[in-house]
Amino acid sequence: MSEAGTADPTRRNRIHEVWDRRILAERTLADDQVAALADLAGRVRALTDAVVHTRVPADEIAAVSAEVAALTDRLSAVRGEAPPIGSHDGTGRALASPVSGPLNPIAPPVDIEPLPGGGARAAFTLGGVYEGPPTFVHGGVSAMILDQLLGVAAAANGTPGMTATLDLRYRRPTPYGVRLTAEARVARVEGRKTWVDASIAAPDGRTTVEATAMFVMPAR
Ligand SMILES: CCCCCCCCCCCC(=O)SCCNC(=O)CCNC(=O)[C@H](O)C(C)(C)COP(=O)(O)OP(=O)(O)OC[C@H]1O[C@@H](n2cnc3c(N)ncnc32)[C@H](O)[C@@H]1OP(=O)(O)O
Repeated sequence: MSEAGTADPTRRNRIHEVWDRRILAERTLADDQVAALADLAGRVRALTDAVVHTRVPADEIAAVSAEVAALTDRLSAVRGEAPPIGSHDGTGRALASPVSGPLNPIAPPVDIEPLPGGGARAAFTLGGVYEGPPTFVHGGVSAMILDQLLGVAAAANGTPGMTATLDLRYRRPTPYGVRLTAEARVARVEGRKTWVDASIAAPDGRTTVEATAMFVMPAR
């Protein structure tokens, strides 16, 4: 890729096109792989839940640990250069997003729906895996979900960008084990900047966290 630094813009663009196609091909999975990996990711999420809640004796934990190590070796037999990219449902969502990627087991079970005209919403139930203060969701987890929700709303507005600022107001503790709802809406756009507001609500409808983010479409 050192040639990409060439002074000839046409040649540079051609090199980038070839490079982009190569990366895209390497990071695009077949449909049956996507389906199988989504299933696997769900099972690994369940495994993670079992790990943080188990009370089996140490020798049983060690035996499970050895089995998991063997499974890791099997999956690693053929590795890509980076996580998969692209979409299996036409929305362009990142399959391996750590916040809402169906193929990423560290992603909480959050499916974000873009809304026409610059919005997004999600309904989700978090488990004890995401506990911060006892019986409540970790504030960093709420922030992560809100960042993604806000970003999807900005994209749904046709003004996507990188998160430049993210302000959070934790009004009440967010409970886990219950159905939470979250919504985001674009507030305003100025040039390359888009401001978006969002909140998470508990089942009683009361807001637990509010957020405002400013997204900037990078100059380059
Ligand atoms: C369906 C699919 C969905 C897909 C939806 C996917 C959703 C993903 C959501 C998660 C997104 C992320 O996590 S993104 C990852 C976290 N964020 C980052 O890593 C961003 C790191 N920062 C950057 O890359 C850069 O600083 C940028 C892109 C933010 C700005 O760079 P730039 O393009 O060079 O901007 P620059 O010319 O300097 O500034 C443009 C204007 O913005 C202002 N500005 C720039 N940065 C800031 C800032 N941090 N705080 C305040 N203001 C700022 C400047 O003052 C200026 O204002 P004025 O003088 O014009 O008034």
